[in-house]
Amino acid sequence: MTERSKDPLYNCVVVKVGTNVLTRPDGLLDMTSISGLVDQIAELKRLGISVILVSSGAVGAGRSLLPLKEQTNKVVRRQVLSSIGQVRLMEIYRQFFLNHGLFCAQVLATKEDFRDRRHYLNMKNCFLALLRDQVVPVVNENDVISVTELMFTDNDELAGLVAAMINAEALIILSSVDGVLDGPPDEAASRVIPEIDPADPKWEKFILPSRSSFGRGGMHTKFRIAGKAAKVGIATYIANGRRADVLPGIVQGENSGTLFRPKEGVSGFKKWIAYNESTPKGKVRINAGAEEALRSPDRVTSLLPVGIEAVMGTFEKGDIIHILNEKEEIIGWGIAQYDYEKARSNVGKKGKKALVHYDYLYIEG
Ligand SMILES: Nc1ncnc2c1ncn2[C@@H]1O[C@H](COP(=O)(O)OP(=O)(O)O)[C@@H](O)[C@H]1O
Ligand SMILES: N[C@@H](CCC(=O)OP(=O)(O)O)C(=O)O
Repeated sequence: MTERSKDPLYNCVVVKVGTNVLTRPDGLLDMTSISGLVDQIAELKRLGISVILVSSGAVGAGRSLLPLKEQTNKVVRRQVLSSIGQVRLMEIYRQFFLNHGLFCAQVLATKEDFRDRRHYLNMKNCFLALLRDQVVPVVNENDVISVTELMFTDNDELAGLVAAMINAEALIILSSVDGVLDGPPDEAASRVIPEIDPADPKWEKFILPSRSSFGRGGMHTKFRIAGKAAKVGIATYIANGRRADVLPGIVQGENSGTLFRPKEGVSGFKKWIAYNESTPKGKVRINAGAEEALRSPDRVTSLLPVGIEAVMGTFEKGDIIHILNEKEEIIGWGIAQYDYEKARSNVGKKGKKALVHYDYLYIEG
């Protein structure tokens, strides 16, 4: 175990806790686990760290209050259990945080709130005000509104969006496992992978489709979210939420889980653009050579007209445009430096100004 550093590594972290950490095997709330989590967050606050908690568990809390008939419509069941359970969950958090002299706040979000610029800024401003007042925001998906295509894959995705929104230095995903294992979770020989380079595709093979009993996203979602956050400069951990002192350990340099190593020197704007795919005003299709250049982890590459094959839609300077490869798959997006007419006239030409500058460009994967 590494020596715990005296000063914490981070000043601002987002902690996400999954259903299986907050509930017992029978699906009811695990008060001991919740209390221990709040104690650890209170310890982070004592270390001077701003903390936002993204907490699942509303459905589990509702299940303990209103056992609905199994044949209830799945969507309605989730809405009813979550809307009843969220009240109970926040009641518990309020009391446990108050025991430490801390206030917590409730923030419910939908995917649309990260697309709509006004919603985004309202939510961000509220988070910053709450953190300034030493309040712990407790965030969850608004399950009443978020149904089917409006849903996040799970709260891992919501946590990644919140971390980028507030420019957090670290995202800590607490799960029912010790970290990303180098083999099947149910095999004794499987070991925690201590550090992952998100740019290295070799780790994908360790991710199995299995999920914990009440988890929604599974490790695939966690792996994707953690890799994306690390690529935009957010140190991202996957660790066991039931491990005593897991949070103080991580922020003081004693990581018991898996660290997705963050990319250095990523600007706040690049974080923003990475999570703001939004609805593009236009698209460009690029050739294989341009795709290879943009995907190269070792080069700083802007999107040059020489690699563009086609310009679609009408966009103005400053609009977000999607970047498609030859198979018309979205490989990234960015801010156009000039409008679609100039872009069209430059297609395939050398020596022309970049359509999307590297600083305003995000490439997936
Ligand atoms: N390589 C792996 N390492 C660890 N867990 C894995 C791996 N591949 C698949 N899993 C599964 O991912 C699950 C954790 O994801 P999930 O079910 O979403 O939990 P949570 O409730 O924390 O969101 C583990 O319970 C495990 O079954
Ligand atoms: N809004 C839901 C979140 C569901 C969810 O994302 O669960 P998990 O995959 O365990 O983090 C709830 O509170 O139950």
